[in-house]
Order: sequence, then C-alpha cells, then structure tokens
Amino acid sequence: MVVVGGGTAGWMTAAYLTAAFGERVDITVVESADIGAVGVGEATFSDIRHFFEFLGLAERDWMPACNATYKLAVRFENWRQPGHHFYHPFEQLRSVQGFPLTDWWLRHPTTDRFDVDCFVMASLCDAGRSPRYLDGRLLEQEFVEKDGLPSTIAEYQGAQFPYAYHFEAHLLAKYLTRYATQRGVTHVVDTVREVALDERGWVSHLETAEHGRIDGDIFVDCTGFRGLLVNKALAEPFVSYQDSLPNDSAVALQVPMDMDKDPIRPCTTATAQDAGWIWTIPLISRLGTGYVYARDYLEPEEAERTLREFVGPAAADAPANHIRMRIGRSRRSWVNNVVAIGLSSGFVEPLESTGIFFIHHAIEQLVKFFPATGFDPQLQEGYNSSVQHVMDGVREFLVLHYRGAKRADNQYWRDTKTRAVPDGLAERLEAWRSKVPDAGSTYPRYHGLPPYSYNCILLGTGGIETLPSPALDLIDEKPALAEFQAIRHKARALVAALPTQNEYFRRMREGS
Ligand SMILES: Cc1cc2nc3c(=O)[nH]c(=O)nc-3n(C[C@H](O)[C@H](O)[C@H](O)COP(=O)(O)OP(=O)(O)OC[C@H]3O[C@@H](n4cnc5c(N)ncnc54)[C@H](O)[C@@H]3O)c2cc1C
Ligand SMILES: N[C@H](Cc1c[nH]c2cc(Cl)ccc12)C(=O)O
Repeated sequence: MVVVGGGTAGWMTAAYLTAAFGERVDITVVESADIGAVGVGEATFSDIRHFFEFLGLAERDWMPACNATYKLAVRFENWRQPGHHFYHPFEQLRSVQGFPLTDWWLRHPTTDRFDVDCFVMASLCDAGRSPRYLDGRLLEQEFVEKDGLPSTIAEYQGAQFPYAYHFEAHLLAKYLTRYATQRGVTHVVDTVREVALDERGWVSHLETAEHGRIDGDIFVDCTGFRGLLVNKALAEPFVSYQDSLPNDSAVALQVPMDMDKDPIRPCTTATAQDAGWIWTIPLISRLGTGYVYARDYLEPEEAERTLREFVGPAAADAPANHIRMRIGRSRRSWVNNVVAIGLSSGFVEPLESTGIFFIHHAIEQLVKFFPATGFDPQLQEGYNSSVQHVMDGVREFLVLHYRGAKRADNQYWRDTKTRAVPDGLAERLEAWRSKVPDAGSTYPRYHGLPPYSYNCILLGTGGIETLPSPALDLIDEKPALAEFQAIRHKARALVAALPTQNEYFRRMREGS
C-alpha cells in the first residue's frame, strides 16, 4: 500500500493499518517536504478513544506529546442571542417512562437552561471541571477503562464515553510517524510529480522528484484539499455542499497561554459572528482559535481583524493562517485502486469537530471492506456508501445549527433561514416542530451523531419551536421531575469533588 500525504489523515491511516495488519501488508508513506499540511484540526469526538485503544496507546503515552486536554462538550455562544450559551455534551440523554428528558423538559421546564437541567456535563463545563480526579480516576465508575472493551466505533454504537480530546494535530502526526515507522512503515520524504495510470485507468505507480518510481497495489490519497490522486489523476467529481453550507474560508491564530493563570475550559467553544463563527480550543500551552466564514459575506482582511480583536493582545505577534476550504465530498472516495481519506475524501466546516472523525471512520471502514489481493466491487460499494452517508448525515446536522439559530440580525444570518436544505432535511425539520428528534426522524444512516445531539442543537439554538409530546399531559410527571432533581444533585456533587482542568493538568505536569 502506498499512502500519499503525511498530514493527520496519512499518519492516522498508516498507524492504524500497521496495527491491524502488521507485516502482512507492506506500507509506504510518501510525504512532501515542500507542500504543507493544513495544520489545524484540534477538537475530536469521544469515539477517537477507540483509535488510540486500537493502537494500544494509553493517554499517558500520547497526550503529553500532543499538548492534549479533555473536551466534555461543544459550547455554543451567541447563536440564539448575544450573551446566551448552551452545550452539546458527551452524555447520553436520559429517558423517563419512554420519553426523552428533553420532551419532559419542554413540558415542565424547571429552569431556562435545558442543557443544565438534562445533562450533568453542562454544569461541569460551566465550572471548568476535569472529567478525572487528581488521582486519575474517572468521574463515573462505570466508565473506568478495563481490558477487553470493543475497540471500533461501530461496536460502540449506543454507548458513550464522557469526553473527547483537544490536541495539536501536527504533533499527533509526528507522534504517529514514530509509531508507524517503528513498526515497519517506510517513510519517503518526497513530492509526487506524476501519477501514472494503466490502460484500465488504475494507478500503476507514482513518479517522485528524488526517489523515482514508487509502485503499489492500493494507493491511499491523503493529499488534502488537492485530491491529487482521486480528483486530479482519476478525475472523480467533487460534490459541493456549498449551496447549504456557504462557509468556505478560515483564518487561524495560535494564542500563547499560561496554564498557571488562564483557564483551560473543558470544551470547544463556537462563538457566532457576523459572517460565521470563531472556534476556541484550549490546549496545554496555547489556545487554538480561528474564524470560519463565508467569502460571499466577508473579506479575509476583515475576518482576520475580527479574530485579532476577539483574542486580544496575547496573539499580537502571532502570524495568521488563511485557509480556503473545499466543502463537500468526492462523489466516490474509493475509485479503482485509490482510496481517498481525509480532506481529499471530504470536509465540512469544523463546527462539530468532524474532520478527524471522518478519517477515523474511513480507516475503520477500509479495514472492514479491505480488498486484500482482489478488487470486489461489492466491497468498494459498501465502503463508498458508508463513507458518503457519514458525510451527508453530518451535513444535515450542521445545516440544523444555522436553520435553528434564532439570530437573524444581518443578511448572513437571515439567509441561513431561506437557503436550500439537503433533500430529506426539509421534511425532517417539519417533523421536529411537532416532536423532538428521535431515531425515526433523523438522518437514517449512521453518521456519528445520535438523536440526542439533534435535541441539543434544536433546543439550544432556539429558532425552531418544538413541542412536547401531547401524551405527556396524560402521564405522571413526578418521575421526570425526580430525574431533573437527581441530575441537579449529581452535578452539584461532581462540581464540588472534581478538580479544574488547570489543577488536573498541573498535577500531571508535576508528575504525581
Ligand atoms: C480551518 C480548519 C479547522 C479544522 N478543525 C478541525 C477540528 O477542530 N477537528 C477536526 O477533527 N478536524 C478539523 N479540521 C480537519 C482536519 O484539519 C483535517 O481533517 C486533518 O488535518 C486531515 O488533513 P489531511 O491529512 O487530509 O490533509 P493535509 O493536512 O492537507 O495534508 C496533506 C498532506 O499531503 C501531502 N501532499 C500533498 N501533495 C503532495 C504531493 N504531490 N506529494 C507528496 N505529498 C503531498 C502534504 O505534504 C501533506 O503532508 C479542520 C480543518 C480546517 C481546514
Ligand atoms: N459519536 C458520539 C456522539 C457525538 C458525536 N459528536 C459529538 C459531539 C458532542 Cl459535543 C457530543 C456527542 C457527540 C461520540 O463521539 O461521543
């Protein structure tokens, strides 16, 4: 196998495949020293833990090397109105008497914060808490890692781990380079100049600038937005999502941070702006920030100015990284003997941190549908279908954030209410007006987002009214009210007992 590209996608793929197949598959990674990687990509899903588990890596092995911190939720600020915030947490939504707690909350709102009333994590985020005690124990005993847990996303569906990570993606790529090369992966630092096709239109070999010809049976295209193999050499069309998700640009800044003074919030923050939103991702020694915006509404210079104002003087000397984003997916990600993984396969704006999840999911599917020495079109079709549905499903979920956002204070936000929505979503949006989203009324194929995630965004953004089930008028509400009280008590006890993230990571740094 030849993996072209040494960004997060290239090295995650090489590391995972070598863990899966060992020396039975010969893997080479070709990485250009002249063409840079995107270099952002710092927030993840909680599912990412299965990736590290599969590689046999414990947190103590990789987290310090990647400046990693814990993430309990995404915090959305100003999506409803200035000053308002809500969380999308890593915490299953409880049900009472067959109805999700959000339904009960709509019928009997105990406070004006559905997230605090329904999820313990919202209070932990507001209080900046770590999900682990200073001695390393996890906040909930039932989540304590033990041997023999399933180690793929698919096996875990339905279960949920209470946190994800923030990390420096380029440090992870570096860490995985060491991991993979120590296990036999060949690393060629060179630029691919030409992709040679045989008479069937399959890739026969690559021509590099200094290492000559590189042959392979399967080529994994991890060349980023270029799509050097899949889109350029094999001419696979790109299906744009821009009609429903117009943000096509980003400007990123790294802000130095002092963990002895500045809080390390245990969440990714997405703060709505005039033409998009700003991400804030707390790492050990810096904040990752960036403004994701639509060029149709805002010039890059103005976006950079807004971002610099937002972060303040701490980043005055930091260079800005302007990025043009290709939003959408390759029509097929596996074409002939080329499998595109990462940005070459597809990308949506990083509002819910889906980029690394797409990579992780694609790698797992590649192992599941691996062609070995033959090329069975059924396997290819199975792979492509699974990867496409993940991206198309996430697209719908992101559109809901903009449709649902109550703010409509300028042309950008007003347009989010009238823009075309993907096929199927219009009907689902109508259904959600009468009944909170559930498994029967959300995107029907696996895409990493459970129905409760839709509940969080619908109730949090506040622009689409939804109603409690009328049946709740006829069902005793006491068990639901008791559940709200139990959540309140549990949150209070955990906030009192858990350290802040700063305290936790300071203790880690001091090595006790
Ligand atoms: C603004 C922004 C914010 C993001 N935030 C997040 C986030 O918070 N969470 C998340 O999960 N994801 C996020 N992502 C997505 C994440 O960055 C990517 O999914 C991830 O970095 C994977 O990128 P990649 O490896 O596919 O491509 P790249 O990082 O672009 O790497 C491409 C590689 O291909 C190599 N290459 C290219 N051409 C050649 C050639 N001719 N010969 C040899 N090598 C070549 C390059 O040298 C490079 O090593 C974000 C993306 C953007 C744009
Ligand atoms: N895939 C599950 C559910 C999930 C995916 N993205 C998010 C984001 C947030 Cl903030 C909460 C839950 C989920 C997972 O990874 O936990």
